[in-house]
Order: sequence, then C-alpha cells, then structure tokens
Amino acid sequence: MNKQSRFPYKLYLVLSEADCKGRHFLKVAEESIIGGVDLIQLREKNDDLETFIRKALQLKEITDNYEIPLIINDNLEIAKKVNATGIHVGTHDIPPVAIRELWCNAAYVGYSIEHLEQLDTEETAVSDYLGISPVFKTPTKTDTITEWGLDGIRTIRKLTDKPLVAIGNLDVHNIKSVIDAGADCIAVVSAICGAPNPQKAAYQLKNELLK
Ligand SMILES: Cc1ncc(COP(=O)(O)OP(=O)(O)O)c(N)n1
Ligand SMILES: Cc1ncsc1CCOP(=O)(O)O
Ligand SMILES: [Mg+2]
Repeated sequence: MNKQSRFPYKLYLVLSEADCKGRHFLKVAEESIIGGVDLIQLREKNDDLETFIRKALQLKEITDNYEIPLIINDNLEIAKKVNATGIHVGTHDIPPVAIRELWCNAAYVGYSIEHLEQLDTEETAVSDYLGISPVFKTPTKTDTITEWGLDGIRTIRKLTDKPLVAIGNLDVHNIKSVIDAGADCIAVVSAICGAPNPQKAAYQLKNELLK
C-alpha cells in the first residue's frame, strides 16, 4: 500500500478546549470539519481522567457523524475506552511498540520525531505516521527540542517513506512550503482553534493545501 492510501489526510486539527478562546471545543471541532479538516486529535494536557473521557466521548459522536478519524493524545486507556481511531505519542509517552501489543485495534499510531536517531528504531517502524515536531517554534508547546525547519523536513523525507505530519507554528502563509519540503499532512492548533472563524480558517488552509 502506498503512503497516500495508508494515510490519506492533508489537514489535521489538534484540539484542546484551552486553545479555543472561550468557544465550545465541540463547536470549533464541527465547524473545522465543515471547513475541511480531515482528522482530529484531542489533546487535553490538564484534564483529569473523567473530564478527558467525557470530552473524548462527546467529540467521538461528532467525528463519527462526519466519518473522520479521532486520535487521542498520550492516553492509551482513554483511546481504547472511547474506541478512538488511534493515538499520538511522543518520546516521553507510552512507546508505539507497547501500544501495538496492548491495542491491536489501533488504526493509527502517530509518533513524534524530535531527534534523527529515532528514525532508525523499532518505535518508528511500528508507527503509522511521524509527527515532525515542531517544524517551527511555537508558544502552544514550549517543551520542544529540535526546531526542524524546512531543511529538517527535507532531511527526514530522504530517510523514511512513512507519512509525515508537520506541526508547529503553521498557518496559511507557510504550509505550502512545508508540503513542498516533503510533508504529507499539516497539523495545527492555533491556526484553527485561535481563528476568529474556525470554519473559514480550515477552508482557507485546505484550499491552500489542495492548490
Ligand atoms: C500530530 C502531532 N505531532 C506531534 C505532537 C506532539 O506530541 P508529543 O511530543 O507527545 O507532545 P504532546 O502533544 O504530548 O505535548 C502531537 N501531539 N501531534
Ligand atoms: C502539539 C504540538 N506538537 C508539536 S508543536 C505542537 C503545537 C502546535 O501548535 P500551533 O499550531 O498553535 O503552533
Ligand atoms: Mg505526548
């Protein structure tokens, strides 16, 4: 199976209530899907377990309605419990190899790449897509290591044929150069959650990606 059919998504929303500027996160989710978002990750870093599960179940109703994948950030227990489509983890989370053993129904396991050395590991081998994390430094997530930049994307592109999801300070002005550098998909928080009109923002991002 080629890369495009293994991971046929272009625009990825990474969603958290805190980034939605006081608007309801479910409204932002639905508007963004109508605007053109292809999959959503629920990333709630500060919620207790019960709250995260409740939000994930509410969001799952919407993503199921529109038949798009729901990815859960970090938490395997929640991903399994809500029957999410997949999970995204980084170097400090449960490793992809363990996820494969504990959750055989995971359609997508995403793994953040912070060092080039990770590309040559079993964790990367069993992952379905790689997050290039971050492409550009961003106030949304400050505990990052490598600012990959466009050159970093080109380097990673030469070393793997895994689907590459670019994330970190991406917006309508820079996403085309990120795709041209070798990314397959663009993930954003602020460009949609923080936009005055999330539906319009998603539409404009998607339009730029499809040019
Ligand atoms: C699509 C995507 N790429 C990278 C990340 C970052 O994941 P991680 O390194 O585990 O950091 P946290 O998101 O857990 O703070 C992501 N969430 N999504
Ligand atoms: C979750 C995450 N992982 C790497 S950067 C980032 C945050 C991206 O947020 P924004 O799109 O607002 O820069
Ligand atoms: Mg994580």
